[in-house]
Amino acid sequence: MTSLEKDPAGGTTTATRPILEARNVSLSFGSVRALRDVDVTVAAGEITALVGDNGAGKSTLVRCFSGVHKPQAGEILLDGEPVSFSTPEAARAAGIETVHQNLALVEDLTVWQNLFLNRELTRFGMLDRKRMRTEAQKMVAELAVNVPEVTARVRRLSGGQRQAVSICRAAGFSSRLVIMDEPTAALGVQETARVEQLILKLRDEGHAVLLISHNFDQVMRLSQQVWVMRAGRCVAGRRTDATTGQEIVGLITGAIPG
Ligand SMILES: Nc1ncnc2c1ncn2[C@@H]1O[C@H](COP(=O)(O)OP(=O)(O)OP(=O)(O)O)[C@@H](O)[C@H]1O
Repeated sequence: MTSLEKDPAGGTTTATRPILEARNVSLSFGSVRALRDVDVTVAAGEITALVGDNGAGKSTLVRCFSGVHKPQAGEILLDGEPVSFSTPEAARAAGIETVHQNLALVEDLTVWQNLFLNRELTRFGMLDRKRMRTEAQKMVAELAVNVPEVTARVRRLSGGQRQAVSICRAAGFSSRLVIMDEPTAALGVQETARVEQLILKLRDEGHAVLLISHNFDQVMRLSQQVWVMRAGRCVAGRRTDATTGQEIVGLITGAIPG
């Protein structure tokens, strides 16, 4: 898909070629049908928002993208090729990084140690601490991340600074898609603004960003594409500039059928 197309619900869908696609993805947990024939696309250089009420299936879908869950039906395509990730490491190796809601950083390690956690650099079989520190400094500087020192322990950082380190970690290592599940839910106003700047920066650098958010203002401000989920189905896709917060709320609740 290289140009704007109309979706059956009347909205427009992805404007550029998707790097990631879910096609007819279904997944049940026992009798709970968490995902039913979900079609979603994510394009490079865009922020794609995934919205829906509690339990709509958003986290389950992104966990399929990040190698935590395996769809029971349908397929996931990366650059148009079907992929099947059996672990989060496999998804990461393919360039899909996730910034978790619960900030998966190790408190007692430094910023640079967290940035290189599970992908430590070695030299002659030994940890190359000096190079990791230098590289971490570069990563932080490139994203203009507001952290005191890469040698500071994460325990000392504020919520916003921690989230910035998580995003920095996800943006590094040549990731192509960064998935963010409620990245600002736990943050204050100023910290939220800083993290939003970082998200925009990622997009402007050409990363694809998939953003789960319950904050409609944020979705309308940051995203270019919105997918709406309801009770396990993807009920609508809209270009953000062709919709309104009111329409999105209606699609989420079902007041607008989608
Ligand atoms: N590991 C699991 N085992 C059993 N049921 C699950 C599991 N994960 C999710 N579910 C169920 O699947 C459905 C979709 O949940 P999911 O977490 O994907 O929703 P969500 O849209 O991310 O919600 P929220 O906004 O509250 O995070 C829910 O009914 C949930 O209870």
